[in-house]
Amino acid sequence: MNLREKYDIAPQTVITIAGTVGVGKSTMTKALAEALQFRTSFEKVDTNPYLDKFYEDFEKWSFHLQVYFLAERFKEQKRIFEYGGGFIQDRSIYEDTGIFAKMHFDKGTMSPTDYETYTNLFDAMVMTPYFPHPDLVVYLEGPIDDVIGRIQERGRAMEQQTPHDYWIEMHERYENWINSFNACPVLRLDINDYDLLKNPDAIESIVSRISYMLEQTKTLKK
Ligand SMILES: Nc1ncnc2c1ncn2[C@@H]1O[C@H](COP(=O)(O)OP(=O)(O)O)[C@@H](O)[C@H]1O
Ligand SMILES: Nc1ncnc2c1ncn2[C@H]1C[C@H](O)[C@@H](COP(=O)(O)O)O1
Repeated sequence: MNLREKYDIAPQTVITIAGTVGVGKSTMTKALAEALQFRTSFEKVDTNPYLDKFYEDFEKWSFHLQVYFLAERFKEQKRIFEYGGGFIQDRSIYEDTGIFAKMHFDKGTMSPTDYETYTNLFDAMVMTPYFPHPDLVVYLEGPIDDVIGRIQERGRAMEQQTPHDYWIEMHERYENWINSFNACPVLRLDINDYDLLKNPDAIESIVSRISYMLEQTKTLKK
């Protein structure tokens, strides 16, 4: 019996892992998908044609990158829908607009016209009754020093060259964003409460908390 059956999690469940860059979303996505025997939906970083350019020149490439991410995530959303769920998704579409696009607009590295075009596109595609929200967002959080340590350990060149202030501001924005997020239920996990690399068995207690949260949501909906 796998953990999905043991904890009675429906096979069509969609769980999205959210959190700032480097916090451990991809690691969690892999571990949860393996434990629940679900499919994965990852952000494609290596094949993204704008990401390196964006880190070199935010002003020039912000709009292109946001439109690219929006299209990619929308395609993934369609794939998840076509399979009828049973997915762990690495990062939500809500973070693109609520964190990244907004941060670059506020900092002046995305122009007001580009931001308006982007948010109109986002609203037309996502903020409709036809867009399926995940059953649960698992939000990973932890101290900024640990997060920066992980970004350094992972060693993506474009992220190493980015000033720490960028990650510090993003970390603050994430805290505010998650406190007002209400598109679906949220399970918050502190990254210092588990270590999937040293102790892969820690995934079972996380699955147990996910199951409890999904059960609570079902009860509330009745
Ligand atoms: N529990 C953990 N303890 C220590 N390091 C971790 C843990 N989980 C992930 N990492 C490391 O942190 C870095 C970023 O993790 P990753 O899953 O790629 O984050 P994200 O997808 O959120 O950007 C990677 O080097 C990964 O191996
Ligand atoms: N919407 C986005 N805008 C700008 N940058 C983004 C967006 N989504 C992801 N990114 C960047 C941040 C990281 O450098 C990589 C991958 O994110 P990660 O949190 O490591 O999975 O893409």
